[in-house]
Amino acid sequence: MGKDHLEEAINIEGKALVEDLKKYGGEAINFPDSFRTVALNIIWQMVASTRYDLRSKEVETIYRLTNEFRETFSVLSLLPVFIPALDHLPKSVKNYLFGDDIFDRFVEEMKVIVNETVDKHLEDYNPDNPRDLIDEYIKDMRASEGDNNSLFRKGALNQIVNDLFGAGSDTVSHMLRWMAYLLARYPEYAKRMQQEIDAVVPRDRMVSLDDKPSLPLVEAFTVEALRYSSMVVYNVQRSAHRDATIKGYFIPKGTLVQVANYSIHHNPRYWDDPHKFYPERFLDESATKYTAPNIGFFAFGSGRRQCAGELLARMELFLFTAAIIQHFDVIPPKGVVLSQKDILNLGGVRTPADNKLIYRARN
Ligand code: HEM
Repeated sequence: MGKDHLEEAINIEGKALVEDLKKYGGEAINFPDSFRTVALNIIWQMVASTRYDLRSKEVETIYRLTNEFRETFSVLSLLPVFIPALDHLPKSVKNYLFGDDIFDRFVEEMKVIVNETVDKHLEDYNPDNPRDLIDEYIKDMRASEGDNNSLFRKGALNQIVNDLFGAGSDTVSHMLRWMAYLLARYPEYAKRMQQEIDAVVPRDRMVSLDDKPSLPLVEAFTVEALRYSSMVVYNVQRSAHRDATIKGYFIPKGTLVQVANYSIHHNPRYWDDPHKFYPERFLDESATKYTAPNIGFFAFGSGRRQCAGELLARMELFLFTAAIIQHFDVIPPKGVVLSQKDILNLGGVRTPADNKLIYRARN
């Protein structure tokens, strides 16, 4: 899928999201499942040409599994990664302490879903009409048949599909929760962004990526949301491939190292008043131009293994957030005051607790 096709797909989901939120008629609701399904639809269309209706029951198994996994997974669950000896504890103890059984069940049930999707593609595969990433991979698998050194294998394909699903849908949907929460918590920014959008985009047209230069505050708001939320609290672990000394600390070869994204994003060395939600930090002095951070921003990691979906994620966050702002006032129910206390750390994912919010359609 090229950039234009992706934008088109995101806008179709954006419109569906707006329609879905309108159906609640201004009732106070928890973060809706459509936040998850729009994100899932984008990745699943690229990978498997599949799109779900935003109220489809078919996705419930996936959501139940991810919920169970997130609710059980805690910082404790990471201990065996850093202290491998803990892996030798009896299974029952590991289940109790680290939630290993829930994790295993999650992996097994996801394997079934992914396997079914890949098998169906293998059955329907037509070399003259590759539909998606799975078909493109099957093409390479077929081309390298008989080559024992080929890396194109069904097991690897299943793993790629599984990884893209995990990396590409849960992340964006948690950021959509953040966007709704921040819009409700900081209505003054919501109002200013509505004015910004209304000045350049008629209400009957969705915001497009071409509008970005005219919507600096919307872009600054989404990037500040990534920094402030530090939704991915710690980065993926790395293993030192040689002995190294960093700032006087000796790190022997093979040591597992994990960067704490949250700490970088809240370090006063890089950010003024780091605990303040302040989108203006990404605007120039005249407040008319977005300025990208050049140091201390780690939301998508760094280096060779930096997030492979960063461009897609930025497109989704900008367009989905703009769609919500353009069509709704997101407000807490009467008497509810949102605060820092509403934030949870669900196994390394910082996310707002299930807050009831009102999505009031704008006239
Ligand atoms: C707001 C959304 C997202 C955030 C905050 C995010 C963040 C991250 C982070 C922190 C990493 C680890 C990078 C590192 O190790 O240095 C990562 C890896 C990755 N992300 Fe994302 N991500 C997002 C969305 C996506 C999307 C939509 C995709 C879909 C294609 C995606 C695909 C991946 C993949 C494949 C990796 C592993 C890269 C590798 O190990 O080479 N991500 N992401």
